[in-house]
Amino acid sequence: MTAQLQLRDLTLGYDRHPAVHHLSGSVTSGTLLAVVGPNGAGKSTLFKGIVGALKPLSGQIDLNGLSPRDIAYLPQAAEIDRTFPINVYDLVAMGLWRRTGLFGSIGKADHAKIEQAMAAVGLTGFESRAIGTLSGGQMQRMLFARLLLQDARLVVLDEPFNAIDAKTSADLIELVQHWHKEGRTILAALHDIDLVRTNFPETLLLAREKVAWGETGAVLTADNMLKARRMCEAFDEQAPACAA
Ligand SMILES: Nc1ncnc2c1ncn2[C@@H]1O[C@H](COP(=O)(O)OP(=O)(O)OP(=O)(O)O)[C@@H](O)[C@H]1O
Repeated sequence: MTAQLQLRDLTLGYDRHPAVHHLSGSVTSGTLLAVVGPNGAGKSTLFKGIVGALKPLSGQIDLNGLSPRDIAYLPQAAEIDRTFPINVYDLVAMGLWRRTGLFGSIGKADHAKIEQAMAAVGLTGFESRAIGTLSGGQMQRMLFARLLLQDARLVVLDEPFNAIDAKTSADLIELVQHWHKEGRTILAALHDIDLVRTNFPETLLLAREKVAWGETGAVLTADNMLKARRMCEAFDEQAPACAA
């Protein structure tokens, strides 16, 4: 089986302070992987490295021929500027920009695709709403519609179901399951352990370093969870870059 993603002794950080340490592992194409860990464990940092927003301090990320621009990435909700003056339709349409170009015109077929994506997330009728007027759940549905249009082999979701209502998360999990059935590779940072156990066959438990990586049931043991919490609590925020 081909690896869609390989991490080799990867260290990522900010201002030379490492946040993810010497992480190695491989994600087989078509895997549905949860990335779990306490606050500050390095989940978002890892994702920023994978999507090319943060350059590794050391080690490598191999995307098996994909360019970071080919990855569909959902950042944490807090990182999205809701005051940006754009309506729902235009934001969803941005999912097509890899194909149309940033200023390319959108044809009839593209309009149909945008409408389908809006319908798939239950947002038909919201086309002309300014994004700043949406609820948290509607915002997340809109961002999933944009991901749908990106039609990417690798999908990276940073806390996609945080602070949204149960109906919205159930609908969005269904979409994730659908992508999984289509053979896409999906990585999602999550805090809801029950949701991970029910929906994600494979898990990486992270606490700046890898605690465990493999079949979800074997990874999310009480011992491993405790170990992860202790490792995060013991971490020195001001530690300098180690001699890799
Ligand atoms: N832009 C930044 N500049 C400096 N340090 C940062 C920056 N972003 C994150 N960090 C630090 O890197 C470490 C890992 O943070 P990260 O956001 O990756 O963790 P996380 O597992 O996603 O946490 P959470 O579950 O709280 O979202 C933390 O100590 C954090 O303070």
